[in-house]
Amino acid sequence: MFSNDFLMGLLRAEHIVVFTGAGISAESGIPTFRDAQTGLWEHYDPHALASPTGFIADQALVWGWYEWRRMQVLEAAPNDAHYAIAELASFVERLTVVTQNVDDLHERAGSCGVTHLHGSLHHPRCFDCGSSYAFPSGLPEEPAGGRRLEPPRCSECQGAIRPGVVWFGETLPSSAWEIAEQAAMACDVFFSIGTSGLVRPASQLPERAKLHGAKIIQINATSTPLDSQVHYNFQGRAGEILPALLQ
Ligand SMILES: CC(C)NC(=O)[C@H](Cc1c[nH]c2ccccc12)NC(=O)[C@H](CCCC/N=C(/NCCC(=O)O)S[C@H]1O[C@H](COP(=O)(O)OP(=O)(O)OC[C@H]2O[C@@H](n3cnc4c(N)ncnc43)[C@H](O)[C@@H]2O)[C@@H](O)[C@H]1O)NC(=O)OCc1ccccc1
Ligand SMILES: [Zn+2]
Repeated sequence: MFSNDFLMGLLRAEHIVVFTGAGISAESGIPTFRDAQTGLWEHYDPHALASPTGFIADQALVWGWYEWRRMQVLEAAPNDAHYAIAELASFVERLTVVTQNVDDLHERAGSCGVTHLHGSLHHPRCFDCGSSYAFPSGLPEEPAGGRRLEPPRCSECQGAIRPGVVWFGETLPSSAWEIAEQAAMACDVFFSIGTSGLVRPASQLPERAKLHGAKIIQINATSTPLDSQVHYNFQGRAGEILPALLQ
C-alpha cells in the first residue's frame, strides 16, 4: 500500500499536520455530519440545528440534539485511526493535529495540543454573557421523547447555556484558526483524513498547505473535492489505512 519513497518522505518530514473531520470518528460509532441525521434526528437539517438562529428558534430542540451527541461521545472510545495518529507523533519531529470534530477522541487516544477549529461538546457557555458552565458529572439526562431538553440557566445572568461549538454563520475562535493556518503554511506533509471538505474556512487549509510546498495526503472513504489536488490519495477506512502506515 505504501511506496518506499512515500514512507521515507514521511519519516524525513520535519512538521506533519493531521487535519481531520467526522469520518475519523465514524468507526467509534459517532455518526458523521453527512449521515448524522439517522433515526431520531432523521428529519432535522444539521445546519439548522447547528446555528444561532436554530437555538433562538427552539433552545430545547437544539440543546436536546447536542446532549444526544455528547452522550454518544461519552459512551464512545477512540478507534485505531486516533491511536495511530497519537503514535505517529512519536516517530516524527513535529506533528500538529487540527480537527473540525467537537469530540475529544484525539485527546483520549493520547494526542497532545489538538486544535479544535469548531469548538468542543465539553465546554458549554452562556448564550448571553459567555460565562462558562460546568456539566454535572456522569452521563447527560436522557432527553424526554428522545429530543427536547431545556438548556440549563447561567448562574451569572440566568441566560440559556449553549454548546461550546462554532455554529454555521459564526466565526472560528481566532486563536485556533491562527494556529491551524500557521501550521498549514509551515508543514512539509499535510494529511486530510475523514472530511468531505465542504465547510469553510477549514476546507481551505489543504490548498493553503499545498501552496506553501507541503505534500498533501488524503485518507477518506469516498472521493472529495480534494481528490485532484493531493499527491497521495488512499480511499478507504481511516481505522484500517492509518495503522497499516505504522506497520
Ligand atoms: C455548509 C457550508 C457551505 N457552509 C460553510 O462553509 C459556512 C460559510 C458559508 C455560509 N454560507 C455559505 C455559502 C456557500 C459557502 C460557504 C458558506 N461556514 C461557516 O458558517 C463557518 C463556521 C463553520 C463551522 C460550523 N460548525 C461545524 N461543527 C460544529 C458544530 C457541530 O458539530 O454541531 S461544521 C461541521 O460540519 C462539518 C462536517 O464536515 P466533515 O467533518 O467533513 O464530515 P462529513 O460528514 O461532511 O464528511 C465525512 C467524510 O468522512 C468520510 N468517511 C466516513 N467514514 C469514514 C472512515 N471510516 N474513514 C475515512 N473516511 C470516512 C465520508 O466519506 C465523508 O467524506 C465539519 O466541519 C463539522 O465540524 N463560519 C464562517 O464562515 O464565519 C464567517 C462568516 C460569518 C457569517 C457569515 C458568513 C461567514
Ligand atoms: Zn450568562
